[in-house]
Amino acid sequence: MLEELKKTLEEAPIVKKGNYNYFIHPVTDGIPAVKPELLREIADTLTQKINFENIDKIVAIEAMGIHLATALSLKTNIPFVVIRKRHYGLPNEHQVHKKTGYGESILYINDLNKNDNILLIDDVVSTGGTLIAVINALIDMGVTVDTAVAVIEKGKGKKIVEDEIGMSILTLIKLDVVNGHVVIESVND
Ligand SMILES: O=P(O)(O)OC[C@H]1O[C@H](OP(=O)(O)OP(=O)(O)O)[C@H](O)[C@@H]1O
Ligand code: HPA
Repeated sequence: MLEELKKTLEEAPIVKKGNYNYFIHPVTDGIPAVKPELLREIADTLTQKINFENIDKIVAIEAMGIHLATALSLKTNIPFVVIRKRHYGLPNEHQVHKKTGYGESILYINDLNKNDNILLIDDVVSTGGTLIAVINALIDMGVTVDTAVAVIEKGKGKKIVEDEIGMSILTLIKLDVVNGHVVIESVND
């Protein structure tokens, strides 16, 4: 399993965002097109590794957690909610400031309540800025993050989040960008 993920990552072009080496990939950008077999192998691998029994909601981080949450929701029948970049001003909306290696933005959490038991999913963890900010905000709200997933682990991101938050992050593939190319370091299939 995960052959398509590995192959497409090895072919991913790199562009510079300032000093940041940004890989462009179907899972992280929707470019090139997401082949159904790629999404399927990711969803199949995740459903084998995760115990969904007590999960109330799947929580996706906009934008590139959404297709992953959709695939998991269809497999598990668990609803998903999106942490959006848009402010709605609804009661009980929570605001999170997040930073990546190339930018920063505000995210808005809605429709999550104290004691909800959730699976959080995003496409990639790189500097860890996004997951640290979002998980801390969810914990402050009294939400239980049962499982946190970033399909792709780039550089030291997973360890940074784990050291900071004290919970493990499930990733399926670890890579780095070396001399302008993606190098796969390990696969968790
Ligand atoms: O570990 P980090 O350094 O925080 O990087 C990971 C985050 O960066 C990307 O989000 P981005 O803000 O680019 O938004 P997008 O999902 O809309 O592409 C990606 O989807 C992750 O959420
Ligand atoms: O290098 C990257 N590529 C795609 N998405 C990302 N999000 C953080 N880093 C990256």
